[in-house]
Amino acid sequence: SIALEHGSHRLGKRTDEMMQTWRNYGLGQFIHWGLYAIPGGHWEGKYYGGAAEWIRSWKDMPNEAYDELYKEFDPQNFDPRAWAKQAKSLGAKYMIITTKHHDGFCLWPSEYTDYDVTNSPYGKDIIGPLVEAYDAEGIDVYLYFSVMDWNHLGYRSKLETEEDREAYEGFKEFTRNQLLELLDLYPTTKGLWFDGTWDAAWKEQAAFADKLETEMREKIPGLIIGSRFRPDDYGNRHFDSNGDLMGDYEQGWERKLPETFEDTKGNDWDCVMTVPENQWGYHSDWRGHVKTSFELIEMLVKSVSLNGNFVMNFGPDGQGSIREEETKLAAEIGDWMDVNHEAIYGCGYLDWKKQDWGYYTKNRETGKVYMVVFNRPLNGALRVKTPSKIGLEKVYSLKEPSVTYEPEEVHKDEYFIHLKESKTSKGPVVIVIEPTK
Ligand SMILES: C#C[C@@H]1N[C@@H](C)[C@@H](O)[C@H]1O
Repeated sequence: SIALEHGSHRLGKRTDEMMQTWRNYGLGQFIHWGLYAIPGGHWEGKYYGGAAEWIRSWKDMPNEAYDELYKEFDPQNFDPRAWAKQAKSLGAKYMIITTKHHDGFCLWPSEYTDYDVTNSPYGKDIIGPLVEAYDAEGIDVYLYFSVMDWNHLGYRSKLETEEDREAYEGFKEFTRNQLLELLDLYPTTKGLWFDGTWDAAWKEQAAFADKLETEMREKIPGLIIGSRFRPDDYGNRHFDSNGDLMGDYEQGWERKLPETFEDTKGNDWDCVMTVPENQWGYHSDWRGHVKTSFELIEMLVKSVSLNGNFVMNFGPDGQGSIREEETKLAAEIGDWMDVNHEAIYGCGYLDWKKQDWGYYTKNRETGKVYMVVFNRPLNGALRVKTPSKIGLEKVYSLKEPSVTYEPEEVHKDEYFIHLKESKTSKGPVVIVIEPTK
């Protein structure tokens, strides 16, 4: 193996309580909110087809015009308690909020820049009330932080000249100051979700990032930081030059999902997912495919079945309202979670042979197995192939436990479970197996 000073610092999974809690979340809520919500994907009457939170990089939008938007930020509809209540009814166990996206505008009162909410007409901290409201609902809060910062004069995507390097030293100090400031201001934060760390300049900062990650972990013991923060000695990210995972879980599944358990390399991971194809910040004109609640529920169940967490994105508008499409989805998914959350919370991968009808999840504590059925076979018979010597004595409907099943053994250790569930159920039905040795 390659000698590394700043590669992965731990082989295997974290087993402490904070990480176990993270592992058992199942469902999270991402919130992308900032100045980009004001133009909402349009500028001077023109439609911008890219991701709304990247509109500053659009050739038709002058940077100067974007950088003036903070003078319009006055979200009078912002109601953190309402957002937290909605997240509770969705069934989210944690929430990740953009404290600062690539544009550099800070949703908290930062001592280290004037480009923050206190200098907008709104004038007040956004992050604090959100942390408070979500803590009150028992939903853990994680802070999204973009290292890439288009507003800071010392930011560089690459370091080519001596001047670049000098400027970047100031930017690194600024970045460290803001991160330690966030942890001081919001000490109930359970973790940080880093982004904007793909630049060549940042990939040269293995030692700096390593030291800073250690400092942050010392400030809040147990802090959870994914694989997208640190580069290793050779600029490799997510996995170091020996192929070992950086950070506490893999943060590479953005708008995509692993297909098989092998794809996850046996690591913890999260999938962060947009409702449209590629809109994180508010865009007033969603085009292309917008996911239904059934699609999102399937992504959630698939994530949990492969030991991951699924994080659904919300992009509030420029006035601080959650758009109606997201409210509708939150209600539909929440209704399904009300009945079926036992198959999600505290569950993970089961090594039984994957079947076409859907996914298995297994509760890590009770050992109960959940069959989440998305594709009803025409003959209504769900095939189950168990490792030998496992019996299926107790099988019943999660929604109506009085509806029990007697599996028909069709081959050795292979059974048919004949569906009795009414076809009217909204979303996938769940059948519980209490396997006995
Ligand atoms: C690219 C990119 C960024 N990563 C996602 C999580 C969003 O923040 C998007 O802007």
